[in-house]
Amino acid sequence: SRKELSESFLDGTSSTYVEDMFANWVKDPKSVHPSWASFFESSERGVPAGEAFMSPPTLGSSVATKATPSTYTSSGSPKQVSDSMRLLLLVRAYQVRGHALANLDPLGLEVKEEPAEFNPAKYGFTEADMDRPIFVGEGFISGFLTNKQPETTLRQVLKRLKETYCGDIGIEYMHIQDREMCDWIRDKFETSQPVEIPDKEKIKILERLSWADQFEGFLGLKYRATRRFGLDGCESLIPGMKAMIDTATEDGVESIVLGMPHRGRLNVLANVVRKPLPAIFNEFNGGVISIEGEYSATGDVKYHLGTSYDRVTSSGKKVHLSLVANPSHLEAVNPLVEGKVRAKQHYSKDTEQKKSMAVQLHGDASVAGQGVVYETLHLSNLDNYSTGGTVHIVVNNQIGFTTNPKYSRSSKYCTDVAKTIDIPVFHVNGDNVEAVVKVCKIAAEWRQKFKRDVFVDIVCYRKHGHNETDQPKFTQPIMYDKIGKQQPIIEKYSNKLIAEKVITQEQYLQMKNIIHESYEKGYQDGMKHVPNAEDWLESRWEGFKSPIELGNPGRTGIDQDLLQKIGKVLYTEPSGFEVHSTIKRLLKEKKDMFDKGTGFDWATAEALAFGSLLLDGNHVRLSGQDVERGTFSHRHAVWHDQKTDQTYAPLTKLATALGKKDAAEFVASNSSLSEFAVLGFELGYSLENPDALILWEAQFGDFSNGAQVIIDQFISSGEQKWMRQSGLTMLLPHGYDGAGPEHSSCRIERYLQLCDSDPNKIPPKEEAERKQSQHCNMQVLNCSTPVNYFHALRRQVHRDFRKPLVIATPKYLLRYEKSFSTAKEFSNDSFTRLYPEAFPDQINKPEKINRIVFCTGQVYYNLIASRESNNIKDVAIIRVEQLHPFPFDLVAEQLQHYPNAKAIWCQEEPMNMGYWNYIYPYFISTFKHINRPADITYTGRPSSASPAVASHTLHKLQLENFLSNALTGQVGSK
Ligand SMILES: Cc1ncc(C[n+]2csc(CCOP(=O)(O)OP(=O)(O)O)c2C)c(N)n1
Ligand SMILES: [Mg+2]
Repeated sequence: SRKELSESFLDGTSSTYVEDMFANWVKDPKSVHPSWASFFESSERGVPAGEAFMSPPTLGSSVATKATPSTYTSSGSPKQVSDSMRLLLLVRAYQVRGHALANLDPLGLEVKEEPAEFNPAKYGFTEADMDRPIFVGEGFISGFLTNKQPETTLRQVLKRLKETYCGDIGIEYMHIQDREMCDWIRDKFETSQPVEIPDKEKIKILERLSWADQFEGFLGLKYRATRRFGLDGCESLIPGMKAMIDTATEDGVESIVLGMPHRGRLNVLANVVRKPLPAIFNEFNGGVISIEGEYSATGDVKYHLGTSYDRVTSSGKKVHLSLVANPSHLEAVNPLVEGKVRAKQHYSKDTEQKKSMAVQLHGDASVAGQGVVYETLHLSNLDNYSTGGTVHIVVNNQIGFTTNPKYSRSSKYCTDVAKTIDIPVFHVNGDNVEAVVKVCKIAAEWRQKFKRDVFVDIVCYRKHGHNETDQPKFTQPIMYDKIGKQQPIIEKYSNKLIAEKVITQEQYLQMKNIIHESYEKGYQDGMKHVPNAEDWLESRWEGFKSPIELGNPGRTGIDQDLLQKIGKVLYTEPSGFEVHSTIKRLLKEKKDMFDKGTGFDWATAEALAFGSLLLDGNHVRLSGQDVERGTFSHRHAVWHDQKTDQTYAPLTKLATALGKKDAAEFVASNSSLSEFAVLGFELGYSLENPDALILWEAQFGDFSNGAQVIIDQFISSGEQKWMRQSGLTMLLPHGYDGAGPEHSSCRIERYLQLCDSDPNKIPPKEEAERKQSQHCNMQVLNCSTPVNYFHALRRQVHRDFRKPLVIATPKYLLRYEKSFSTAKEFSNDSFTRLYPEAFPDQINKPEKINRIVFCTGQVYYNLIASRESNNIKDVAIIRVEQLHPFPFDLVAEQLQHYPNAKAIWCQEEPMNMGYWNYIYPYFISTFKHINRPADITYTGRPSSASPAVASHTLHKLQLENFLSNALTGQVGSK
């Protein structure tokens, strides 16, 4: 019956065109394609179906769509039509779920049950139907099932379905919402004959497989006790990847950025990226690039290092391959890879995203377990984050360290996360290297055609333990019994080609020997190889200084004329564009600001920094949650027409308005609600080209802890490990305003704890600033004025080296007029690391100052207000704007300027948080340096587990307490 047919059809499938049609048909037969509706109507009315029936609206095959109604339409009997229909349902079942029965596991450990919907009986077929002719017409299935004959048998159909969908490749694609995409994939697999691979191609596969296989064997022999996280058991990855790269390159890809974990990394480096063998073997011999001294670069283990090389493909095309360095943290590199590719596309104006491509490798346990995979996948189709599709390859060895899949995921496939973004997954038996190559090629074609991600899941095994020195039988005795008996992939494939007479035994042995000799030569040369210690910067970074060559600080001030010109663009409403009434008011205020030359707020200062950099030709990219408007409604970098919702970003109009054709592009982009992936993405973006200001803003500073891995493993330590510089800037809204435990603190103490300077090493005064900032791992600031924020941003780019920058940014100061700056200050030379007392005329002479209160950030304004209202004259208030690197020279100057004063540190954060624990040893060593008794007193909120109190009243009480302590309270030791 119609209902049964429909139900059986829907069983185990997801919503696509045909299911919808069936579902609709159950409700209303007329709502579906007229030909189907009329068939059912007619047959229900007893009218011979052939008179009304046209071939069904195809499942979308490009061939079938164009096909004219079959000759059968006018002559088919209801029985024949019913045969076709039922057959269609059976075909559909295999298209949707054939992968469930596919022979994916080389170990064959999994016991498979045939899905119920594969049973022909479910569609009313019996054994008697197996060999009788069944009509399939000229439609889309006929080419595939019958080699274009109109008739077939059920037995033949089942054979072809099993060959196509249940062989060594299992395809998941019917979940994809787009018909064209589904049909494209189907056309790739539903061929009328199994596709034959030319002999030449087979030999190439064998050769690539041999390189991969012998690499592991060679290392195993030479470095028996060394961990290499070998690819043994998944050697087919190498021919697969190479075929994928060849295909992509043929289709226009010129540059590939690779992200991958430990497994098989050395093999990929040697055989895919073609890192010279002597360099690889040298690393095994203990050669690491490292520099110890004032500046240290201490390197990383060999299976984490990145590299990049130009490679010529087998057809002679050139492709640049870069492998991004990564920490042990699995999958954490994913967003960096995407950011780097996006940056490549941006700088090379690859708007079609055809020339640069990302490739990500994963392990089965990590791809399922690590949330950053999901976060990164969700960037894949967003306007300012898409890279036009990433090819993902999973080395699915069915184990994660000692844990079986059953305990490491709740889904059937480790790749199931892919289905959340509507992309295909090709599962393939890793022992069938030809099948691996086939799906890898299709994956590359798919990426180039649809600009969407794709997954290849190579189901394989891990020959040894987690590393080569590990004993796997402690935990997987049965699996490893089986693995012990497994015939190596290379043996299987070489035997196959020898049996097929594609190659002779002698030729194969010859091939093996040549490969062995190459490895042996690489090994010998590796003994003499000297690693390149100057390998700091990639090509775009030429001219930038490594930390051991001192650079020059650039000028960050801008001329008043330029400031006014940028201002005009910032406050001018475009004609025919209806801005919101509040923004209208803000623009008027902004114009007044520029006319009067005073009252420059934070948003304007930031826009001036961005605008002036753009005009200098420096790309500016600001990304994060709601950054376009700004969480605090202060930035308004993008306006929305109130009638049409069209957008207008004033900074994108600078170039035209000022007639500067070479101005760079401004991007402010609201991101997805992720910190880990988005910060990683921006970091990757920043690695590509130094001539840009790349910023990530946290919605509130506290949320940055969701990106902790990026901060710990990359931003704070990346340069020391991998000798790659980044000028990434992190904006972290921070400040206590009584809003409760969340949103008060960006946990600045965490960043300060990651800073690498030695408090006891005070550099000579004349080179303090330069040397410190070049040698340190990152800078941490809390600026108290908009203009200093402006200089800090421009300084990031106006330098001949790059350093990550973390800024605790304001919230209430955004609208606090007393913090605002004057136009003239924007022409000052540079960033101010420390502000001395701002009102020396209103307090005693320096000798009569009894205490100097050091502070940073917004609490300064509380201190000033309190000093004023209490008419205190014997206290000087100093702002440390740059916390790291610590301005020893300027702090010393201040201490010496007030010879009779006691030092106080005042902060609004609890004692165990904020700056205190960081700042204390730096102050102590500064005191010692100037031969003064070391003494500094803490004032601030009491130690606390939670960053801030919930009660506004208590918040104010705490504030009053510590302000009075700072200005008049007892002074003593820590
Ligand atoms: C985030 C993270 N957690 C834990 C580890 C420790 N670890 C290293 S490899 C590994 C197993 C990974 O399994 P899988 O992803 O399947 O890769 P395989 O080693 O099997 O190739 C684990 C847990 C890690 N490196 N990173
Ligand atoms: Mg694994």
